[in-house]
Amino acid sequence: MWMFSLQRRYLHSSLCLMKKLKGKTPAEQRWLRRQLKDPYVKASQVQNFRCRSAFKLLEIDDKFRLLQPGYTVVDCGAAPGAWSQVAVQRVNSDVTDPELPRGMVVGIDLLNIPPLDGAHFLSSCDVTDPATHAKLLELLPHGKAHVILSDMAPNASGFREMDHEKLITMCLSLIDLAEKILQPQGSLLCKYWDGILAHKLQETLSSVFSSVRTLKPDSSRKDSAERYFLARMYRRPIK
Ligand SMILES: C[S@@+](CC[C@H](N)C(=O)[O-])C[C@H]1O[C@@H](n2cnc3c(N)ncnc32)[C@H](O)[C@@H]1O
Repeated sequence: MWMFSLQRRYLHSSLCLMKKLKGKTPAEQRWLRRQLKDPYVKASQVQNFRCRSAFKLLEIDDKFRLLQPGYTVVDCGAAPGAWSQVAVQRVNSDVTDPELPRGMVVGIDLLNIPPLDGAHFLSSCDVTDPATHAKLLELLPHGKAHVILSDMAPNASGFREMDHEKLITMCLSLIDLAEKILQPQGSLLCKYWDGILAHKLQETLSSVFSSVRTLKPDSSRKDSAERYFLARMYRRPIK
């Protein structure tokens, strides 16, 4: 009997998969199959996160305690908003204790970011643009943040070296942003794609942060060049 029900369930899920794959290009089919098998995609649906990337930040924050109650956090490349969801939870995690200050999360993206309780979003804004920096300075308490997060990524062209260079340039621009808005001793977490210029980014970060480490969370796909730099204890550059 159980064998029959197992066979029926298998047949049902195979039929659903065939329906979803119908009319898709081979590349889209590969992507869809991978999404359907991915435990983090399933977990993000169960836990109501906007995408699987939430688990990368959760993993990093569980280990390094980056997001403290009361902190102000700027989330660069925030759409669709999963990292902001995690940040809102963590900086306000003791809402039951009126003594603890509430935190603030500001997300920025070139795209539209659907609204989220507890977060302020700057949609259709470029993180590298000084006009966005000016908007941030107005929004942040005393114009300062404790943490800058960046999961920004350019649209991948398929040319690995070119995409790598583009993302490194975007990460380097975060150092200008840090100079304007990051508190002394503040932290920066930024995604990059590994490649020949990664050491240059690491060196530049090391010139203004006392500690810089490379991270590859378990939830980051093994076959991806994605890595994160966690830079802590910001000190203003000497000019
Ligand atoms: C991988 S997604 C971020 C996912 C997000 N961390 C989350 O958890 O929902 C990368 C985002 O970076 C954004 N992006 C790329 N370049 C940007 C820029 N110059 N300024 C702002 N956002 C940018 C893209 O529009 C895209 O939404």
